Amino acid sequence: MLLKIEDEQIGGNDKLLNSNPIQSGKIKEKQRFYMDIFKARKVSKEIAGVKVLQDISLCVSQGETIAIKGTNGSGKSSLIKLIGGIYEPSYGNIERAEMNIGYVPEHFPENIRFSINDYLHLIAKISGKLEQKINKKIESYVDVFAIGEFLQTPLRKCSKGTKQKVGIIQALLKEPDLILLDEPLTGLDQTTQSKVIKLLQAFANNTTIILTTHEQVLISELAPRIIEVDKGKIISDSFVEIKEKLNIIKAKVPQNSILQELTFIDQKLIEENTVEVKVPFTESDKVLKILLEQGCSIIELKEMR
Ligand SMILES: Nc1ncnc2c1ncn2[C@@H]1O[C@H](COP(=O)(O)OP(=O)(O)OP(=O)(O)O)[C@@H](O)[C@H]1O
Repeated sequence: MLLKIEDEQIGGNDKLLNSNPIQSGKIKEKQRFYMDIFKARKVSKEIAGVKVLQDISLCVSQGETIAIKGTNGSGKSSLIKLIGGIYEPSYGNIERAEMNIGYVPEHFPENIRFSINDYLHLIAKISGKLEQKINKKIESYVDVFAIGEFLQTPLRKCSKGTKQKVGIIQALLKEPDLILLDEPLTGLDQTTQSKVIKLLQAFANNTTIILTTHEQVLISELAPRIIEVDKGKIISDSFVEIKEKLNIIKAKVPQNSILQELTFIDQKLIEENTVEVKVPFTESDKVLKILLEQGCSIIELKEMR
């Protein structure tokens, strides 16, 4: 069951809950449709006598993308584990919605004997996914992450980066409502990092994403809400505007009349038979396909914010 946002519930004294613009009414549209999936009030977590989290008050709404940052040992992983239910509070109160959670741990387990292929199929099976659908999904992730040649390799023999890729794939395969990622870019090369960001941007449209990171690129590309922790406490919780990334496509059109068929695209004729099209990054592939189908040839493709 999801927890419903009710103004009375979150109004009042709790400064941190009210600092969330979604709930404080600054983002009215979102408030109308979004529900809380996690609420913590004055939560502390003690492990073996150590307070790893202290006095945590936090509210997460469905559909948010949140980055948790902080120095080493500040409590980022502990907070993500608290949100996901791996940790339960020692003190304070928690409410969690029932959710299908995909979790990418900071360190992938070292001693898994299964091959990548068997492991991913097993995870999918445990999550109750249909065999046929899942085969296609696994194939496409294997392709995106370029791990085809290691499919039959036992996981414990794979490189750190390959294990990290498998860690991400197993979480996404579950088609989760909530994706928790603990430092997901660690150990990945630049190309794979960009692919992970792109994948998460696609998931962010209809999935709640919470990640811990030291990488500014992940924060600026993905997370409008940034929580900072220090010594197990939340020391700031703020929102930034993420400017949508656009792709600018320049294309030669066989004849100008084609442009009348493309009125739904932001386009202008810059020379005879040459059009410039601005599209949101996530729509770019679709628009490129349409242009090519109309017989256009692509001259240039560049990104801008
Ligand atoms: N299971 C545990 N037992 C004892 N102490 C723990 C445990 N888990 C975390 N801690 C302690 O809690 C503090 C926060 O750890 P946590 O892993 O949450 O930090 P982090 O911000 O994720 O660190 P890093 O950036 O280095 O991964 C650290 O001092 C750590 O030693």
